[in-house]
Amino acid sequence: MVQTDNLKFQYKKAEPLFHFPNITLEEQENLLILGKSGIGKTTLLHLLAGLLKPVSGSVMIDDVQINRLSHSQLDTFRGQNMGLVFQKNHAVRSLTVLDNLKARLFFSKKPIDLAAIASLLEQLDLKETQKKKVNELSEGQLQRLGIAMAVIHNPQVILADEPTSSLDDENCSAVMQLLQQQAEKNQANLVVITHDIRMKSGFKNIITL
Ligand SMILES: Nc1ncnc2c1ncn2[C@@H]1O[C@H](COP(=O)(O)OP(=O)(O)OP(=O)(O)O)[C@@H](O)[C@H]1O
Repeated sequence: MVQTDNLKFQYKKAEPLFHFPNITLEEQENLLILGKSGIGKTTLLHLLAGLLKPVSGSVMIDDVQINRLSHSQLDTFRGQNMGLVFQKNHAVRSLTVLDNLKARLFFSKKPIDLAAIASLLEQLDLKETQKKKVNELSEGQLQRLGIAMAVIHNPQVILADEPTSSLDDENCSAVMQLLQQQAEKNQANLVVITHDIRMKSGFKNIITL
């Protein structure tokens, strides 16, 4: 469950004040957030992830009001309950795909379940790459690894920042399907922000900022 109420944010005193529309997502509901460049999409996603603190208002993830957590509580909460997908993934380039996924589980304080890793790699067509170092992967493989890293610890919320904007139509729909499948499998909420209107067809809930 994701719920925001009267969320306001300002980078600095002299900067504009963002006032975001309220969001309510029940279990397993997904949301697409659209809007032109500079309107505040990434800012909103970072507020949902607890990477930024609102000036006022609240962000609830399940029963936890995350904007009231301390930095260290937030790090733990995010590590265990959230999966973040960025345009460029943050895997450690000198480690193998497998070791990156194991490290992700370790830092989430979740058991290192090799069967679950193998199954996810299979689903994301990354099985052949598991012993490869990240710096040896293709762009498409890197993108799919970003999704694997975001979901391996079974997060309750998956937040994706422009996951498809640099992709052709075929890869755009493949990435969208993968994100939705993983959200469904984990019974998680999926929130995607983008200016890529091709994604509209895959979502019932859409907010335009
Ligand atoms: N750290 C920051 N300090 C001050 N202003 C910022 C900061 N980050 C973003 N902004 C400003 O806040 C506004 C919203 O930025 P944001 O990145 O949320 O927009 P966006 O809708 O995601 O844009 P895009 O689609 O181009 O990525 C922009 O005007 C941007 O310049």
